[in-house]
Amino acid sequence: MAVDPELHVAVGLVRREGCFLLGSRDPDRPGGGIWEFPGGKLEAGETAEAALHRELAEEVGIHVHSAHTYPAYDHRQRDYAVRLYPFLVMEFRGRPRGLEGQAVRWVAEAELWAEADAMPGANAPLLHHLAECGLFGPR
Ligand SMILES: Nc1nc2c([nH]c(=O)n2[C@@H]2O[C@H](COP(=O)(O)OP(=O)(O)OP(=O)(O)O)[C@@H](O)[C@H]2O)c(=O)[nH]1
Ligand SMILES: [Mg+2]
Repeated sequence: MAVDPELHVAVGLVRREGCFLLGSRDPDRPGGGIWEFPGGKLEAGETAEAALHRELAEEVGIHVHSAHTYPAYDHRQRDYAVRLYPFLVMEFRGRPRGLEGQAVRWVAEAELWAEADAMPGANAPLLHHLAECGLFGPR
């Protein structure tokens, strides 16, 4: 049975020269210290795309010019369910930097699969989902 997750999250795959942007989670927050794609929770009444624009400006200081929308991906594990709204961002303004004190780094597409093991549990299946959608090649 499909469960509608209460957690709806816009996730930005910001790509530049074949690399993707990662940010580290605030060490004081749940799941702190791990690497993730910039993004965050949709606010009430907000579209996923609006949340993407807002979160990427707030977290890494970039202004998204255009983003390609990929189908949402639902992930559940035990008592945790999240709906991820992935976007490929290739046109943006600004130099990405951690505006919330977090580290940021670029990783090559080929390294993303290995990196996923150190990301939130939803991210490895999310990457497979995006590969099936053609965002990048299979593992
Ligand atoms: N940003 C981000 N969140 C992810 C990813 N994968 C994933 O499962 N999530 C989950 O999405 C949820 C919300 O993300 P978030 O903590 O960035 O939300 P937010 O920016 O709105 O934070 P806030 O609580 O300070 O407002 C977390 O439970 C996080 O584990 C990812 O790659 N990037
Ligand atoms: Mg966030």
